[in-house]
Amino acid sequence: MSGLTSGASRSAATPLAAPAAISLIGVGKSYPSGTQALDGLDLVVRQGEFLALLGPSGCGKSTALRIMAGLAAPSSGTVERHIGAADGASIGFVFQEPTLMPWARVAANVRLPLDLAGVGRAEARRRAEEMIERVGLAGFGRAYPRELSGGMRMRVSLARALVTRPHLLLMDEPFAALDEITRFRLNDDLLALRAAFGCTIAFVTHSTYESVYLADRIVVMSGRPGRVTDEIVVEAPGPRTAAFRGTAGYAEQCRRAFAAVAGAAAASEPR
Ligand SMILES: Nc1ncnc2c1ncn2[C@@H]1O[C@H](COP(=O)(O)OP(=O)(O)OP(=O)(O)O)[C@@H](O)[C@H]1O
Repeated sequence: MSGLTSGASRSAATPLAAPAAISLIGVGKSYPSGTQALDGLDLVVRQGEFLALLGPSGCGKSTALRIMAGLAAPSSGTVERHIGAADGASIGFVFQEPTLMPWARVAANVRLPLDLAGVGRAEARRRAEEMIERVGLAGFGRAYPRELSGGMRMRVSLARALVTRPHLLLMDEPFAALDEITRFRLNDDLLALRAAFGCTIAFVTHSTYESVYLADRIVVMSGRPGRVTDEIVVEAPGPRTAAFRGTAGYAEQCRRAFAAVAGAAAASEPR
């Protein structure tokens, strides 16, 4: 891949005690349908960390992410942002579906946030082209989304989210629909991009394996209405590479993460 080095190390200064980038304090969310998705959620994403959110289906992980992004308002509680306003420039969002404009070429898709922010045409083109290269898609700027594989479309989505150089990147099961080899590659490339740009990441996944591979810290949420039930600080002595996946430490942490999610799911099953 051009522009990427695989197997980025865990930052030596993984900031477990770093100041908050964003705090949800006692956040509740009820939808007009009457569904209470969140209740009293206390969650801090620290500056510079890679936080994974794990929890049973429907526990409100996406809702929490959307509230962080400012895409949904909490029904109760407080959101404190220490990274600037939720104006789309300081926060990038990657959804499970790449959500690209099918009629526009890759370059135009990646450029979109810059166009919306009123960045000049030449500057926007230059920055988009650079980001396309950084995500490993050099030479594909003139392609249409339909001409790309699922993994490549997700790379476009990642480039679009990163093109504004956001302080906080929010990712909602971005690799869930991809085959395992592509997913592993994107995991490594995401770590390399994170090392290059130093952004804070909050990442929703259903995969305990993925969460342990990527995250500095895993927060486990209970079933609906969601709140935090567990936290795992991931220990990775060296670089996160295929070798890390083969270690006893990795297996043990996956087991712990799985047990925490299974416990959260069991506790929330209808009785
Ligand atoms: N716009 C909406 N209107 C009504 N209910 C919603 C809306 N969005 C989410 N919900 C409900 O809120 C609850 C939490 O949904 P959410 O998508 O946040 O959970 P999740 O943990 O991300 O789920 P999954 O892991 O299955 O993606 C679910 O019961 C869902 O049906």
